[in-house]
Amino acid sequence: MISVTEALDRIFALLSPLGPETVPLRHAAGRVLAKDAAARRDQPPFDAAQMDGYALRDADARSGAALRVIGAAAAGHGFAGTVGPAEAVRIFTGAPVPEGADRVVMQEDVRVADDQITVAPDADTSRYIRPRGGDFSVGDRVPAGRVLRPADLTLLASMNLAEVPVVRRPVVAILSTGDELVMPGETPSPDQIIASNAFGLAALAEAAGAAARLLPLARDTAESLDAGLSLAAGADLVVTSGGASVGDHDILAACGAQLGLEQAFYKVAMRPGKPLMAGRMRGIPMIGLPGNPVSAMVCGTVFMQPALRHLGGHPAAAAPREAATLAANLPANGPREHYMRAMRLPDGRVAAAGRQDSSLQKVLSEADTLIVRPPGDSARHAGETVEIVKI
Ligand SMILES: Nc1nc2c(c(=O)[nH]1)N[C@H]1C(S)=C(S)[C@@H](COP(=O)(O)OP(=O)(O)OC[C@H]3O[C@@H](n4cnc5c(N)ncnc54)[C@H](O)[C@@H]3O)O[C@H]1N2
Ligand code: MOO
Repeated sequence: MISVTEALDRIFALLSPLGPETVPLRHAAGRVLAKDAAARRDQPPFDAAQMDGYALRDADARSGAALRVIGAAAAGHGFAGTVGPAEAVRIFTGAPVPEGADRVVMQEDVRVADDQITVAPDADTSRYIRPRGGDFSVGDRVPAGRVLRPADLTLLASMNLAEVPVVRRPVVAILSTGDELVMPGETPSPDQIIASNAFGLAALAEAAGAAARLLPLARDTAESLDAGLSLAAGADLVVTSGGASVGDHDILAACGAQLGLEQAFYKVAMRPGKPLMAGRMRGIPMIGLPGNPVSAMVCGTVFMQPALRHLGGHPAAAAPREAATLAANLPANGPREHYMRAMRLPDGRVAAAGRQDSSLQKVLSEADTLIVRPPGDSARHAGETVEIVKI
């Protein structure tokens, strides 16, 4: 069996980041910029007042003489004339500084009498002018590959870019398999259960920036699986759940090649998630998840989300790990990398759940952390540091 790292590398090797699409800025948050975006204007586009006050000649500010106010400039309404000696223009923050003026004196530092002002002798000496292009100039770039954060959207808008090229959002087709499955809201027969995996997987996919398509449930026959897989055409990734193990009804494992699967690997040294497979199904990258709900969700976190992020233009990177302190002892680990369901305590320490069976959806729902135990890890004691993945 291959390691988790090896499996993830082989999955990344099946994928290339998708091509660009143009989206309105309003829908660009969290997307990856596909090409450099270049400013179409200078910001500010003119020398702009930084304070409410008076625009005048610096030399006049120091003389203490009375200056005549010859007009006003507000944001969006410049003053068309020129400020000459012994003159001033009433100005407001954001307004273009008029020709001739090279300083703005704050109104707090000015005495006003009719249309005359006098600058106080102890006036603040700053010029309070934001120079044209002081923020950015025409041609300044936001580089391709940038994950667009709120502040980037502000910048791109200010650059006068109404739309931006971003890496296309991956589409993942999710196919749940199993004769025992019915959809939530239906009435199961006594030997049936509710198909739950696809709902968690779709949410994981969306959290990784993808669009999820839930395909109709497939039954444990090659024909049904074949029909289900044909509905995945056009997706960027196919994710199946169930039928991955060695039982007589585990059709995907038994008939994968017959259904069009070129397998990249089958089985990973991890727990839960051992019967994971990946490859290309009819040319589309595919990840075959085990049916046990916790296995499906853990593999969704460890493999599907990084795969979707990479398709969406992010670097090929594993789910981020952090260090945390154990709140209680843990027994030695076996030969597979173990992703233990755990809770973070208010003080930041982590405690593994008492029951780790891969079918327990309530335990997973109550967990907010996976403690990652390396293969063969020795017993760990409270107070020791372990690696975690937040979920
Ligand atoms: N002899 C062996 N048996 C099993 C092995 C093994 O190595 N040798 N591996 C076990 C492990 S580990 C896992 S994980 C499971 C995974 O098997 P499959 O991927 O074939 O999954 P299924 O048999 O289809 O289902 C397992 C379990 O999960 C339930 N299930 C399936 N799909 C859904 C769904 N969409 N929503 C909710 N629950 C689902 C299903 O009813 C089963 O209870 O195999 C072990 N066996
Ligand atoms: O790996 Mo299975 O996923 O242990 O239950």
